[in-house]
Amino acid sequence: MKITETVLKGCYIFEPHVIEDERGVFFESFKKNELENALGHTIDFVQDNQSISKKGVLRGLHFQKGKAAQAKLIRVIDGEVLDVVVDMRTDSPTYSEHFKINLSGWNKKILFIPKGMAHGFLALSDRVVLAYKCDNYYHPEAESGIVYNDKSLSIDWEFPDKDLILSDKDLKLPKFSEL
Ligand SMILES: Cc1cn([C@H]2C[C@H](O)[C@@H](COP(=O)(O)OP(=O)(O)O[C@H]3O[C@H](C)C(=O)[C@H](O)[C@H]3O)O2)c(=O)[nH]c1=O
Repeated sequence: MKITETVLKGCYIFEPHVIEDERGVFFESFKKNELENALGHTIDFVQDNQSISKKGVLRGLHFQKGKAAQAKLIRVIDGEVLDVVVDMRTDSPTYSEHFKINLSGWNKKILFIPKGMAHGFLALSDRVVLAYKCDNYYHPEAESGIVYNDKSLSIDWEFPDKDLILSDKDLKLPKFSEL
């Protein structure tokens, strides 16, 4: 497993060791000890989520507030996304900065984002199956987010705005400065 820290401290990219044979492919997609060694602390995931999206769907940017904040381990099982993480940790040197990465069933890259991040992704392929682990349960009352096109964040989604598909909820999310 190759581990790379991103520009956002505590946010890591894991590239699993992929074993191929005449039947196909095998790889370990999560190993608690390897993740904890990279993080330098324990982590206990309590909920797995999965979403299926069509091309042009943009989910996010989401986070849960306060004690409900979630660290996430994100991977794409099938298809490809542009994944975006925004650093909301006020004490971080990269506060308000974002990191982008393409995650896909082909590159098998796995992204770990710590608590204090807003997360979103854009589906680039016709069908995307994205699965992620969370270290805190879903708390709808603690849900919040940042509108995807907040100019202060300068996120280039690399996709025609007219072709994006967002929920009404996501279109009404506040700007970073309004949080
Ligand atoms: C997140 C969540 C949602 N739901 C229900 C609430 C709605 O009835 C339905 C769809 O929820 P939502 O539109 O918030 O789903 P996404 O837009 O995929 O949200 C996710 O997308 C971004 C990229 C994330 O990183 C978050 O984990 C998560 O907010 O599932 C649940 O029952 N449990 C859950 O944990």
